[in-house]
Amino acid sequence: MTITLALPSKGRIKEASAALFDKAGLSIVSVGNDRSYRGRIEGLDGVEVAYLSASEIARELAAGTVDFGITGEDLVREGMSDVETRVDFCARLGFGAADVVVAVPEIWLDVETMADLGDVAADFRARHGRRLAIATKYWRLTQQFFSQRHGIQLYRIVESLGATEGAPAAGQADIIVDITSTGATLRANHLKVLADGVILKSEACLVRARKPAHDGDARVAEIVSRVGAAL
Ligand SMILES: Nc1ncnc2c1ncn2[C@@H]1O[C@H](COP(=O)(O)OP(=O)(O)OP(=O)(O)O)[C@@H](O)[C@H]1O
Ligand SMILES: O=P(O)(O)OC[C@H]1O[C@H](OP(=O)(O)OP(=O)(O)O)[C@H](O)[C@@H]1O
Repeated sequence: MTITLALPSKGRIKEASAALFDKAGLSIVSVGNDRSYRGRIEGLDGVEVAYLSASEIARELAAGTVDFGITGEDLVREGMSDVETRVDFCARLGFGAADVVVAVPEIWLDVETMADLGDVAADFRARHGRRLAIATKYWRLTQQFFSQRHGIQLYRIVESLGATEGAPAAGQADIIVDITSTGATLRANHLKVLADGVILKSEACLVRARKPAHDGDARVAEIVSRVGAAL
């Protein structure tokens, strides 16, 4: 059985992932020509490298079509249920850090916590004739945090695929759940993060899709230990 390892082909975490693999002594040789999206690892037979985007890697880990991937924890947790039983977060890699947060308009002066937001959500229909609308692309993380963690049930998710921070000003939603790193985009859009509104502190991780065949496989152990030693 070939072990497939998916690395980011583009985007924010591509360069740091490649540098980490170099440091771990896992040098990748491209198969075919230089622009190939497939590779292998020198000195480690039976391991194939596939280059995919960060969100594709999360999807393939969920489907179990790759054995390992480097991608953001946020994308992995958003992409599957029962995450702990289906994947193993082997290592946190120290780059690609970003928080998934609940942010509300700065002018909501009396809303500082999730409990305050729960009160707003409960009164929303009576006041505005509709449910509180949350713009996000993280619908699973949002539902887990609002419904399961905070017992807030009265809201509606508005799927947002880009420029989520602009949704409240544009009238498409009341609040947002999105990723932030420096906070500049939130500030520019006059949004504030609730005091207990950090849903997830994400970073890039080495993630393994749990498979029975991995038990006792030396290649699997080697990849985990070499990456761990390079951190
Ligand atoms: N400022 C940021 N904004 C968005 N994502 C960030 C930021 N900082 C770190 N990340 C992380 O980077 C990862 C996504 O990387 P990136 O946006 O480069 O992917 P991508 O190549 O565009 O993937 P795809 O096209 O599949 O969405 C996520 O896990 C996210 O948490
Ligand atoms: O806290 P900050 O440092 O401002 O970063 C957060 C912003 O950066 C990302 O957007 P980006 O414009 O990079 O595009 P993307 O959504 O396509 O990744 C992300 O979606 C946030 O909007």
